[in-house]
Amino acid sequence: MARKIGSRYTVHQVIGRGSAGTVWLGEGPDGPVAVKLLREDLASDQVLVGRFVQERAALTGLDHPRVVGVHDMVVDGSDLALVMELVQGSDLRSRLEREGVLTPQAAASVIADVADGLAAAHAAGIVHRDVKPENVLLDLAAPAGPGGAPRAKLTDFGIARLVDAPRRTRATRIIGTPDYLAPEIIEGLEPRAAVDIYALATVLYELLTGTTPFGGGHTGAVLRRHVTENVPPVAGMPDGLWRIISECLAKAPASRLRAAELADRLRELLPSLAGLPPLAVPAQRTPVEEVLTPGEAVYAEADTGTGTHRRRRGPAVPLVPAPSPDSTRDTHTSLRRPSPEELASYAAESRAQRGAAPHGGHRRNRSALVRRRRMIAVVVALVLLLAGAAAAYTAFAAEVPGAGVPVRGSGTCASGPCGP
Ligand SMILES: Nc1ncnc2c1ncn2[C@@H]1O[C@H](COP(=O)(O)OP(=O)(O)OP(=O)(O)O)[C@@H](O)[C@H]1O
Repeated sequence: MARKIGSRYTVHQVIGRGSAGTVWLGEGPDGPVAVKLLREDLASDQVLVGRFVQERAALTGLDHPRVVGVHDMVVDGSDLALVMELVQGSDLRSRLEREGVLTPQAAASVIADVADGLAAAHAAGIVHRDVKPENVLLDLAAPAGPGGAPRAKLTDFGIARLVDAPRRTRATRIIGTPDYLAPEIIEGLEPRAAVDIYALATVLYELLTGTTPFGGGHTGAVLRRHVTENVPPVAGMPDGLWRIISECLAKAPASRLRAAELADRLRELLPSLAGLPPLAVPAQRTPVEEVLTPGEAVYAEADTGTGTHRRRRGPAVPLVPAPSPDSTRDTHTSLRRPSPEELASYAAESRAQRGAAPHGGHRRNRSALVRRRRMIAVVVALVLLLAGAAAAYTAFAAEVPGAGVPVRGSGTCASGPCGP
């Protein structure tokens, strides 16, 4: 079904779908293009439309081989569209889902490409704010890089901020995807270039191990780990890569590498990584309902910070009309910022989750159902343990008169007088 977008573009077929809209294969005056049509509720937000026009120059002006070019931005009736360079290939998330992990050399090469793109953006004063495998496209039409690694391009520049900022209060909202959020964002500081480096190092860790270093479980628990925990070491990780990951996941933004430094350091390492096999990570059973077939779209959703973050998959469907046209709805890139008390209260769950996951991390393609069942099992085990302890204590107290123990700090006894 062909459809006109503005006066210059026609779209034919859906090629992917994200939380902000649907990506179509289209045709423009200069040839094939990818057109991202924003959700209807976003397109009808007048503040967003204003911002869209305002950001046009910055987004269309970013011209770099490692960045997916934005050729045009169209406002046409109820349509709000970004016209992009068409990349022949798949996104990095799909590749990861298919292969589990990449070889160290392929992972380093892909991340060096993305770091090049980020360096250009940062030099132009643009912070991406949503670096993650979904936003890295692999250009299979380009000659392969070192060790046969596909060439990578970063996409969705500024989109997270574009679709969220007009309707959100910066003090209470976080823009980004939980597993990749730098600690300073969670703490409420203004996001600068270093947040993209933190997210990119998280992607590197994920390409090597199949898990993100701080992901898993309740969104609040994930946010808390970013702020308080150190990245768990990984057996078999090449030293050079481990040093880079540790530096780029530093809690202090100023301690992280700059994008150009990161690209250089990774490229220096490439020869030493040649021929190394992927890290041996525990086998992962892919739940039946999560198997991807070619042509399926991958998209993510999360709630407002009080629930789980999960990925959903399904056949790509045209977004006409957009589902749930509700202008107050959260996208996966917008989360409520938790209070310090809330962050602290997520600690218990965080520990339980990390104890259960390989590398202490989170394999993102594990189903939400499995995680929920595990949590229920932990809670049931704790209740049974407490019930058992209470029963044993009652029996002991009944047999031994005066066996009550003082309640700490109260000066009274748990079961009657404390004795002489
Ligand atoms: N320029 C492009 N060329 C070719 N395919 C693209 C292009 N941009 C996006 N796609 C395809 O469309 C899919 C959806 O992209 P989109 O940017 O809407 O969502 P996402 O980044 O996967 O998720 P989200 O927006 O929720 O973060 C991508 O996974 C990719 O397969």
